[in-house]
Amino acid sequence: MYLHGNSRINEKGHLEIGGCDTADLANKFGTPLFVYDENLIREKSRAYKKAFEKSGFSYQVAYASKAFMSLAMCRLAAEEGLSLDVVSGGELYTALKADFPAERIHFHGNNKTIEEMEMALDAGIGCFVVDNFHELEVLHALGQERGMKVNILLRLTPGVSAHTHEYISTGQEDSKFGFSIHNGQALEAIKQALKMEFYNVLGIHSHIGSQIFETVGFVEAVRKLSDFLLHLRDETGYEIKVLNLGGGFGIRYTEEDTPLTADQYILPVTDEVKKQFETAGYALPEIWIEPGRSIVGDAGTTLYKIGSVKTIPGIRKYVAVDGGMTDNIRPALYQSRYEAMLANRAKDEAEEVVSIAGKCCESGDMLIWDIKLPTVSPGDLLAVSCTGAYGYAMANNYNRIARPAVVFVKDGQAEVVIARETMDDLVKLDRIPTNMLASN
Ligand SMILES: Cc1ncc(COP(=O)(O)O)c(C=O)c1O
Ligand SMILES: N[C@@H](CCCC[NH3+])C(=O)O
Repeated sequence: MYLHGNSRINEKGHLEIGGCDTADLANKFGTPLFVYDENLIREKSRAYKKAFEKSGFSYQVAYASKAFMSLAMCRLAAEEGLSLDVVSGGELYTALKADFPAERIHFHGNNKTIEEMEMALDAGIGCFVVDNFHELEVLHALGQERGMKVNILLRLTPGVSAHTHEYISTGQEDSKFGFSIHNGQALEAIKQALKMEFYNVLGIHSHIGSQIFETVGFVEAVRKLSDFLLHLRDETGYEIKVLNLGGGFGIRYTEEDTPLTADQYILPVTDEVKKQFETAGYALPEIWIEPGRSIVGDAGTTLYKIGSVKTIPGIRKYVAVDGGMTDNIRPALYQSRYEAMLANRAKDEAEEVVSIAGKCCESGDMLIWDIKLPTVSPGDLLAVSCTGAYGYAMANNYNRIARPAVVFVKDGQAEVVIARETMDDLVKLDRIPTNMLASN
């Protein structure tokens, strides 16, 4: 397993993260356990900001909170001077509860409800990313009711394919998100928005997909967006102030993944913006990005306890852990691949190929197929790396399995940032109908 950030193997042969021995963490906090290397999250955040400083552009780096959202994460993002991309009332609520500066919150989503929009307007968020004609009407009416001008970006689909899994590719023409440039709806939407009194149209947004390893897709998007913007200027005289290029920067889950550095992702894209805009005599916009996975992904590791081990002679050895698709649905959903190690015997030689199964009543609940590990015993501790993005965030209670705890580790200190769900939590929302109560 690749050791990310502040991880190492210590003298006891245990995996250590942020100065904390993972065997101690498992004993103290139980398993499954999400362990986040706090300093690595901070480093990743700073790397994007440094890249923009080099580019000379004004910018905002908005952490896409869908990747991992919690009060502590919002506090960290605020401390690092990040903005925040939220996509639901729940994410917005969490951000506000954490006292995240409302003016640095951007609200996304292809079907924001009226209640969600009202909540965001009342909180005074920085901007809405308007996704469709319905929202364009409804949000404007809400702004009008309040007599306030609402800051908006319009989300456009530039018609660029991001070369990633189709479920996480969003910039192509056939997408549930945004206004298509190709079919003319983008132009129509912006013209409409510019005429609407209670809108302040800051600019445009495009997000081409997720877990992307090249800059070609982003550069191609910039070209298409620039062409579009020149056409828009010809027709309306309007120039954008903000160009939001979304997120999607890839991370290393396995050795097959070859992510770029923040500089390598950002600078070719800002160069292209400069080239396109300067050639056209267009004032340089502020550039915003929305990284999620690449801020928190490789900072997260999941610790599991190994339980049953089943050998099917001549076929396969299943090693089952005390979590699975309830805390990491990505292998089942996207056939995502992960690396792992025995955290309590990290120096032992890997000698057999096994497959890591979850504990759900579902054959597809497999975390890793065919991984070489030392011969495992029940009670061993398995660490799966790079689970920081879309792991806890997509966790669920299938089979009424309680969601794990989350700890942040740093300089040898560990602190719970999300408590482990309890059995009582699992029935907390249940109600017994009165007729059944009576029959008791
Ligand atoms: C609009 C938008 N912005 C940002 C992100 C974050 O993407 P990532 O986690 O790949 O950086 C996503 C998710 O793909 C998204 O849909
Ligand atoms: N949840 C997805 C990515 C979707 C990102 C949000 N648009 C993943 O785990 O890779």
